[in-house]
Amino acid sequence: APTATTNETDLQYEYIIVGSGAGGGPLACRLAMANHSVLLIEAGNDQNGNINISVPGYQAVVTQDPKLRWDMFVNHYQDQERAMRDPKYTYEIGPYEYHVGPDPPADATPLGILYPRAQALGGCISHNALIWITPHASDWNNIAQITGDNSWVATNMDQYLDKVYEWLPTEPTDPTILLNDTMLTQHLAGGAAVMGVGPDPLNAVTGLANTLLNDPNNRANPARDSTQGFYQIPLIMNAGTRTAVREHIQSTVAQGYPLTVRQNSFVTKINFDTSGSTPAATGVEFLDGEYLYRASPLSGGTGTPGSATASKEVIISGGTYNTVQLLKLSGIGPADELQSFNISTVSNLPGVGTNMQDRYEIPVNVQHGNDFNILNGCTFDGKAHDGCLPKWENNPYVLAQRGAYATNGLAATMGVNSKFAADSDIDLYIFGGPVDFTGYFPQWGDAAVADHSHFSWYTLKAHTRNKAGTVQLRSADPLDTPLINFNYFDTGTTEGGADNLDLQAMVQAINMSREALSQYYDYSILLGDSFTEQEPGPAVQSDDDIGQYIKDRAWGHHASCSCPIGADDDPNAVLDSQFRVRGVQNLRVVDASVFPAIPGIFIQAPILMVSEKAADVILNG
Ligand SMILES: Cc1cc2nc3c(=O)[nH]c(=O)nc-3n(C[C@H](O)[C@H](O)[C@H](O)COP(=O)(O)OP(=O)(O)OC[C@H]3O[C@@H](n4cnc5c(N)ncnc54)[C@H](O)[C@@H]3O)c2cc1C
Repeated sequence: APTATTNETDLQYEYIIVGSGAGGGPLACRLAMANHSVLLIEAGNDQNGNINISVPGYQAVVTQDPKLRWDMFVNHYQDQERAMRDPKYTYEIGPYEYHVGPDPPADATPLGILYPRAQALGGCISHNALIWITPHASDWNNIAQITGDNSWVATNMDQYLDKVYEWLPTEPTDPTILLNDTMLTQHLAGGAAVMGVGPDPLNAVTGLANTLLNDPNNRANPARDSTQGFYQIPLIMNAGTRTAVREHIQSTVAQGYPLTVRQNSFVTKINFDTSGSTPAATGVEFLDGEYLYRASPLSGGTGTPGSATASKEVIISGGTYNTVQLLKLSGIGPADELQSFNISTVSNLPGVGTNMQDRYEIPVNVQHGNDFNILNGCTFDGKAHDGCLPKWENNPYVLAQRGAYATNGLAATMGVNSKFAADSDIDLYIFGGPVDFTGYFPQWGDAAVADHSHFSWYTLKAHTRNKAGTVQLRSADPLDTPLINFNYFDTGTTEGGADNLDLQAMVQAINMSREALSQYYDYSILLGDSFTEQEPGPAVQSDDDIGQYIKDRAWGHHASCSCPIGADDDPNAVLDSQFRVRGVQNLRVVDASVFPAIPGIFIQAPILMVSEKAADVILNG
């Protein structure tokens, strides 16, 4: 493998970065490219040659792959009776064996809702759904306003997007792959019609092809953030192969920069020199070994202890859950919580593990009598009988020829500024795709593609107002998972009717999804057959009933904001505007947890931009 590893035990570097995902990976590369010696420590490994990662069409099945998956379970509601109204609610019936939904066996242990995470080179970027949507200007201007640090204004942040594009390829699904399936075309034309850009039925195929040229990230449009429409979806891929942080790290190592990647190594503690007036981070303790964290279905080992020192800085990029856990285990967090686990406090920061946000997501799913022919032969499992894999493998350079696996299956979206948005920014994306997607539960990926006759309009609500999520220690054992509570809707932020505004935007999205399904029939010239709605189902019609369906079943997958940047006088601010952990020296956090408010519509783009900004701040002050 091109990724350098080392098994030395006397490890001294200028910078140590924990976690090689969206936050840590690009930062490690930039520091090394500036000729600083960098140790990048990653719990997972390189997974070189694992096609589950590289085939975009495997974006669901890759989250089930035991070689990189971490099964984290979260609570949407602390009232368990209420939480169990969600048919995705999961129980443990044996080690890494699960029962999903009502009527669990008597001795089953309630777990909550699955929240997929990856341990791998590239972190969750190596198993995510590839969707590339850049943030809104307001996301950055908000940070500048809160902190008074004008380097965060959107016009300045744009340079970091350029930096990301130096190494990140993005491209939309080739429209011809979609348009070969006329039933799919018929659905997408229905969605475009809701947004006022429905093609003439007689020219539905070519008309839709033109619509799909709309780039939702178009930087040439000054009103881009608030321009509603029907859009193509750019993906982090190169000619139909997932290409992102993992490849960037590999190529930085291969070019000979002083970047050392220590894979299969789990950091358990940050070390501090407490002899001065302010504690200073000096390095980390780790356990070497594959699959040590108990979220991994392959866990069981205890690992070999080791440590490394950083002459300049330690940077934590473990992600929204793990960064919080590691900070707390190292004495940084709310003093009372630390005390209850006999952890001595290094910096009493009550905000660590609070303020957590996510989006809300919800589908409308229908089933046809006929199959979508784009999926003919696709088994989505990479086995010998997978009829769609050879087409992807045998046409490596021509996107249009690679077929259904050269897309994540969610190729187009309505972009909507809902009636309940706080400002003019787009706050709803409503995607259409030939899948049966109802959210995350064990083996959700198999269920999503178990047949080829389902279609979903699936909504993602951006700029959600709920900030009531928490990450708390379960125990002082670093290999245990933390306790994660999102406190959804009325159990979370309710100030100014916040919960209801988010809910009503979601109700609007379900109504628009249904409108798209009814517009489908205006394009019957394309000969798609009729369908039956399965979720929410014909019985769920009133806004109240739709609202209850949303409260019971919504989910999220952009957890963030659990170690927020904030103003100097904000007692809950964990970081200053330069990513520095308050109350200590030589320690920063750079990942999804740093945002004071959840940014944009999708989160990997803002995290990668933050990673590039952090490199600039560290290198140039
Ligand atoms: C199923 C799914 C689909 C998604 N799809 C999209 C999408 O289409 N578009 C989008 O924009 N976003 C998507 N996301 C979200 C996005 O991928 C994540 O938000 C993003 O990767 C988070 O970046 P991060 O750097 O905070 O953490 P991560 O990417 O999770 O990286 C953290 C890394 O740190 C490592 N680590 C953690 N703790 C330790 C430790 N103690 N020691 C050593 N290593 C450690 C982990 O192994 C991991 O590799 C998706 C997420 C999921 C779960």
